[in-house]
Amino acid sequence: MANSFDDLPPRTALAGIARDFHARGWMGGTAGNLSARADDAHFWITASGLPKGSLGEDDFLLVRVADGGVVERGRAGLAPSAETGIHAAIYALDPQARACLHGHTVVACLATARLKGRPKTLRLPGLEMVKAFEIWEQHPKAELALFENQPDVARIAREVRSRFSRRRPAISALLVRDHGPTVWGRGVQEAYNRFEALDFLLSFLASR
Ligand SMILES: CSCCC(=O)C(=O)COP(=O)(O)O
Ligand SMILES: [Zn+2]
Repeated sequence: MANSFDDLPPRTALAGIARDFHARGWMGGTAGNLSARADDAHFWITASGLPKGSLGEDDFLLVRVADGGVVERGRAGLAPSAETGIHAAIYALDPQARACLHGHTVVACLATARLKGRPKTLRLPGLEMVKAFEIWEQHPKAELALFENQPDVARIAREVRSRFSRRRPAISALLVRDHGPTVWGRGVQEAYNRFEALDFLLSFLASR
């Protein structure tokens, strides 16, 4: 048994995370998509529309960071995740990002349910858990980037590129309202740890 997802080949690690997230209710009903860099110019991403609790290593596609174009399919007939453009935007903007995890969590939807208007950020609670995002202040004012959900994912991806290229996000995560969080890290394990930490912080907000 590996101690860290980083000790596993990327597709093995992502399939393991998908099983874990599915068991926790974060990837129900085919929701969510996971990716990890293969090299600076490419990343592996889950195929679209598959039940994420039972992925095999051939359920991934290799795509380009530059334009999300498919380079290799694990098996015939697979299409890349509908949200590949959001992953590509993150890898293009952050050379340190090596894994990117998106799930649909109830608490993420609840945390923004009472917000008025269309704020661009959500203030996270100043709890110890923000240290998962390398925020070390005693009373941190950590802002999570918020995006409106849209049926056209390419528009969300363009908005992510446009906003993050103007200003790098303080937290290595974003939340699409009424949809779910996407979290990235310098390795698969760090992205996984951060996803759990964000869930903790959003659970706190949702329960207030
Ligand atoms: C019920 S899932 C709707 C699509 C979505 O938001 C998602 O995360 C899964 O899409 P994919 O194409 O990656 O399977
Ligand atoms: Zn989604």
